[in-house]
Amino acid sequence: MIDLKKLKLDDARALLEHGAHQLPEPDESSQAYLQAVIDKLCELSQKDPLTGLANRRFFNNVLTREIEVVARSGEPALLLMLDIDHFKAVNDTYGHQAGDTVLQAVAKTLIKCVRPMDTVARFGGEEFVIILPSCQGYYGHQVAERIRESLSAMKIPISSGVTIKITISIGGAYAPRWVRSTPELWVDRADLELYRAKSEGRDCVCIEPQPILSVSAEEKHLLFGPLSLGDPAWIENLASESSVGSSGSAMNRVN
Ligand SMILES: Nc1nc2c(ncn2[C@@H]2O[C@H](COP(=O)(O)OP(=O)(O)OP(=O)(O)O)[C@@H](O)[C@H]2O)c(=O)[nH]1
Repeated sequence: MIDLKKLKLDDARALLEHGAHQLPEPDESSQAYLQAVIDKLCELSQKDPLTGLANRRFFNNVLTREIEVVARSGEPALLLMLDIDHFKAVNDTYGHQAGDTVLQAVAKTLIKCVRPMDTVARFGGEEFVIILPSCQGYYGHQVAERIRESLSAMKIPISSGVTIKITISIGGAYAPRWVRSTPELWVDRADLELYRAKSEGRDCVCIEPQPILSVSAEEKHLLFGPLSLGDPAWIENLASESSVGSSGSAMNRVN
């Protein structure tokens, strides 16, 4: 049996206190205290410290789960990748602190633009991602445009009397329905669209058209079994020649 009172939790406690996390009094119940430390550490491990948004690890978990849901339910889900335009110039002109303030303001606005069921995360640097489950084609473009407009309308105060404005480029791709795929391919397709938005002049939205697939009931049924080498199933890969959509992504049947 571990004597919980002898456990050394100084580093964990310091980490949590630094992040202003409230812990119960250690004397109350050692088990409750330890559980609270574990819960708070879990919470911390899923958040981006600067913006308070979900971090990349949390995003990857949601994305992996969502791609499975879409493959089996056929419900459309959209992944948006967002990148602040010319963000380096913000840092270079106003300083890194001002850049951080901009990232925090963008995060707050993103949360306001989406539904509670959507996941907004910081992907890294000045890049954000949003997963929109149950998102029909027409709605996806609307929501992405709403986000772009909301962000470009912001006046962000960075010091007394100084406000700045930013624009954002957005790329999006739908998870393939009734098809086994990987989170990496989904991210790659959204990233290609983001690249397109940047090269089309920035401050715009580019979303890959949803691939139209006809899949039989028997083929749908195959998606419910575990996939092992040699199993017949619909899979997505980027390298194939029988391309669907504009990004070079393709759906193949393998036997
Ligand atoms: N303030 C601040 N800056 C960051 C952070 N993470 C990354 N950056 C900066 O983000 C900038 C990204 O610059 P680039 O990749 O050149 O992109 P950009 O200037 O936005 O240009 P485009 O994306 O092509 O429109 C770099 O200057 C990084 O230092 C952060 O956490 N805080």
